Formats: sequence, structure tokens, C-alpha cells
Amino acid sequence: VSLLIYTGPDGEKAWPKKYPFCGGVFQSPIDFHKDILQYDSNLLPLEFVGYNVPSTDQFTLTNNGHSVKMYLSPTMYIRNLPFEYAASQLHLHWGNRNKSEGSEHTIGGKHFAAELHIVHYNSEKYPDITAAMDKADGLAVLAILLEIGPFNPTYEKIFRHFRNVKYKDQMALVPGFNIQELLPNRLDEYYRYEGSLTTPPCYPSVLWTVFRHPVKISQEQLRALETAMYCTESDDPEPLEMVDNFRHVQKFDERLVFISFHE
Ligand SMILES: NS(=O)(=O)c1c(F)c(F)c(S(=O)(=O)CCO)c(N[C@H]2CCc3ccccc32)c1F
Ligand SMILES: [Zn+2]
Repeated sequence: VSLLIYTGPDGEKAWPKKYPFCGGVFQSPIDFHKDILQYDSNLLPLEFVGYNVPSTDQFTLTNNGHSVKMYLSPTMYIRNLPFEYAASQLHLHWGNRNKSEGSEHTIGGKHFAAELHIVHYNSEKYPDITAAMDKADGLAVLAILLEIGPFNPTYEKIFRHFRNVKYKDQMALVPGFNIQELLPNRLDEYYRYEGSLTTPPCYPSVLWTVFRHPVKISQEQLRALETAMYCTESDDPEPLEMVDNFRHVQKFDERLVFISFHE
């Protein structure tokens, strides 16, 4: 998927033509509203191993033309899921400077400003993410909803590098830090459902964990996210701003979302 388009004639409605799974079952994202939620007391707080990466290590941040993503190390993994899932990368979805409503998942029909995804693969069953990404039990993605509040120094450890990945295929090195600090405080309160990748090829291979509580970043940090990057390469005569890179919520019939908390 070179220049993944979210809007216009080649937008998300056209994805199924080239990527059949995008028109298939178990598609993400979805809206969480009360009549599809069911409390499940077996949903334990997630445990993270190796997330506190020393600053002597470095993560590669890159602009891949439709998101900004940071590669993580497979020494980072999640316990307390059906299998052990090793970290692969994190990336973001956002709106635009006039409409800061770029989250993919919504709660009661409400969009949040943006959404961080940390993509993991089932390292117990598969050697790498490429082998795992089209398997029903292949991926686990953590989703953190972002909203406006005070300046967030942990997010700034990534955001400060946006000026060096403005254009497609540019890269920057980010000193290691504790990735768990990107998550909300209540790791025990989340939505859980079986869904898909929200970009082509849209494989229905993702165990989604969407944390109940949003994390706050400042208006300025959000503005930087919404205005820093382009989908196009640095020498492209017609630059295309990287904005509104979120998929709209999908139909969710006859399915339930399990919640680890009492409303
Ligand atoms: N919202 S999401 O979590 O569904 C999701 C994305 F939204 C997204 F943009 C990407 S990607 O790596 O930028 C490009 C995918 O083709 C991935 N990347 C995943 C999917 C395929 C793949 C293969 C190797 C490494 C990462 C990924 C992704 F899982
Ligand atoms: Zn994503």
C-alpha cells in the first residue's frame, strides 16, 4: 500500500476492490455503545515486559506515507493475553487542524482527537509479524485514545522528532524510554473485541484492547501532529498533507465487545 488514501474516489470505500478483506467480516474500528458491551470478569490487567527501554537504545521513527510509525523491539512483549505477543511498531491516527476528531474507535459516537496504536504479534505461534498478520490469532493491538489537556512530556519524546520525518520514507532515531508511560494509568479498564487491521489489507487478525481512559496531550502537541507530516516525498511538486488518516467505524452486527470494568 504505497499512497494509502482515506478520502476521495480511491478512499476507504474503494479499498475492498483491491483488498477484499476490507469488505469482509470483523472489521475495525467500531463504536463502543452500551447495548453491545458485556462485562467479563476474566479480563485481567495487561502486563508489559521489557517496555522500559534504556535511552542508550534507539527506536527508528519513519513516515510511511500514511502514518508516522516507530519500530519497537521484540524484547518488548505483553503477558496476560491468550498468548504472548511481542511488540512490532506503534503509529498514530489523527484528524486535521480544523477538526481534531481523528480517533478510529469512538465511544458513544464520540471521536477523540487522535489515537495511538501499539501493534504486537503472537510470538508464541509465529516467527515474525509477516507470518502472523493474516492469522486469526496473529496480532494484538493496544489503542490509546488521545484528547487535549496539559503538555505531555512522554509523548513529546516522539513528537519532537516529527520535523525530521516530514516527508514519505524519511527516518529519525528516537532514544529509548519507558513505552508504558504512553498508556493511561488504569491498565485494568479496557474494551476487548476481535477485529481487523484498520488499513489495507484489513486482515481480521487483531485482538483489540482499547483502554477506557484517554491520555492527554496539549493543543500545541496535537497541532504539531496534525500539521507536521506529508504523504508525499520531499521532492514531490504537489505535496499532500498527512491528515485525517483514520478509518470510519464499521458495522458491528450480532457481536459483543467485552469490558473489564463496570460502567
Ligand atoms: N491501525 S492498524 O493497527 O491496523 C495498522 C495501521 F493503521 C497501519 F497504518 C499499519 S502500517 O504498518 O503503517 C502499514 C500497513 O500496511 C499497520 N501495520 C501492521 C499491519 C501490517 C503490518 C506488517 C508489518 C508490520 C506492521 C504491520 C497497522 F497494523
Ligand atoms: Zn492504527
